[in-house]
Amino acid sequence: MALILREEDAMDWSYKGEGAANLVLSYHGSSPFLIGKVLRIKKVPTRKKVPKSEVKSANGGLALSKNEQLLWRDFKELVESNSIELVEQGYMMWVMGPLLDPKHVDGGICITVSREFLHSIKRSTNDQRPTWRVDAAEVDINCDSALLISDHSIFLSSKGTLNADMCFTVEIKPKCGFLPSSEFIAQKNVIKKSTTRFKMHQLLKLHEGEISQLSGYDPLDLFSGSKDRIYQAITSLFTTPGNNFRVFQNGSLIFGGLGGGMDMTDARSHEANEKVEALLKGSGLKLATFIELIVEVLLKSAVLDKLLAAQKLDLVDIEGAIHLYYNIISEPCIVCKDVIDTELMHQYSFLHSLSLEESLKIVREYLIAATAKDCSLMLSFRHADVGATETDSSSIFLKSCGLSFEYKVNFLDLDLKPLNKMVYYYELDQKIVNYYTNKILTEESRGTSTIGRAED
Ligand SMILES: O=P(O)(O)O[C@@H]1[C@@H](OP(=O)(O)O)[C@H](OP(=O)(O)O)[C@H](O)[C@H](OP(=O)(O)O)[C@H]1OP(=O)(O)O
Ligand SMILES: Nc1ncnc2c1ncn2[C@@H]1O[C@H](COP(=O)(O)OP(=O)(O)OP(=O)(O)O)[C@@H](O)[C@H]1O
Ligand SMILES: [Zn+2]
Repeated sequence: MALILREEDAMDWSYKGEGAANLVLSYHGSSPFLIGKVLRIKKVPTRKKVPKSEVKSANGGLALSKNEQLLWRDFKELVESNSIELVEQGYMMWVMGPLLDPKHVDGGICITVSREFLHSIKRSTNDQRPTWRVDAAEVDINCDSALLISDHSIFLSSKGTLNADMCFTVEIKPKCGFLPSSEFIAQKNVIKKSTTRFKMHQLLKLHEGEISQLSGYDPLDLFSGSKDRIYQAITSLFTTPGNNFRVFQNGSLIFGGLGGGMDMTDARSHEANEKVEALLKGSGLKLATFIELIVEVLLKSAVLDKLLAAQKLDLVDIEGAIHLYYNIISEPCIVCKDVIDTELMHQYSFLHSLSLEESLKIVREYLIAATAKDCSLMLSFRHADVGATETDSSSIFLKSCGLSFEYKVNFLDLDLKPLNKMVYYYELDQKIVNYYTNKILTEESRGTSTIGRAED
């Protein structure tokens, strides 16, 4: 019999976390099927900041817009889905899974949720959600379904019950790990080829009050493949976690911001570091050894190599892809309308002369890369000597402390990005690079440079 969550089931679910688009709940009831699961429910923006997924009307009840159906036509499962949850599940399984290794991708299952269940969840979670997240978006009570996924921050026993042994999980949102080299990047934006998008975006976020401190984390370190640089990246994430890093103990958050919290000042993260250190003691680990364990697992599992390859499907950068978007929607290109530079115009004309087939391929890969630049990784560990290992986990021996660990690695948030977000991507990209360039020029002319201080 199909599972339906009704109003009376809401009390078994509690707030676990959230991002911009989804609210995640963990299960505390007694149903053997639901133990060890989280429920991922869609939210709707309370005010329209970025485009929602394209309109569902006029598509014969299908979840993708006409243009998206064209874009994803090779993936029948996506095109024929009639709910956005099914599209997202299909996208994780059929598009992202093969690129990132299905072993690390959990598509979950789609289950029916009643409107009363969603109303009840909306009421019961409001107090626990960060205020800025409540102001930005709310549970979408018009959804009929939600995704049921394994809780990747815990281990289950071989009988499928919760395991009482201590386990730790780190969640990393790596963001874009390479510098673009596209020939379509305008000369005025050439800084994009030598400064990470993450670093430039931090400055804009600080300016707009989204964060109160620059992050010292450098995605190029994390993706470098070098043990020392990955170690440095994780150390920086411990110092300035922002919304890029969290630690859980037995599924409960012990370090980092709840709900994708952007902020955590140095002082608080210092206190939190000590708290993590104290909690780790019980497992015989020091913070430095814990970081070493994270590094070893990242290297051994090779997940970052696969993630980087998926991110690099963005070959032409948004400055190239935006023109192909207009080829697909068959509308006049808003970028070309303002170009006066003849050489640039020549390059853009070339893009507009590409066939629909070529345009679809490039935009499709751009959107896949966008997913890969925004997803997160969950790495969970426990001592290997505690009993039967889970089927999807592996083990690692850490020489420096002489201990063996069981670990598992999972990708989170491999959502499909809507096609109509392309214009927003272009505008945000230009805003980030313009702000950064102007800031550098101003500081250079004053002879003062504060940029990059967090990294010093
Ligand atoms: O554009 P970015 O790089 O700021 O990424 C957005 C994220 O911001 P971040 O910089 O990681 O704090 C943003 O995260 P936050 O809300 O800032 O935690 C979302 O992940 C957003 O994706 P979506 O709207 O949920 O599909 C992300 O949008 P996409 O660009 O991935 O579509
Ligand atoms: N399968 C899972 N197991 C354990 N925790 C999870 C799981 N899925 C999500 N979470 C927790 O819930 C949080 C929000 O989930 P998720 O990243 O999927 O939301 P989102 O709205 O799609 O994010 P974004 O802002 O990147 O779009 C995660 O940061 C993580 O802490
Ligand atoms: Zn154009």
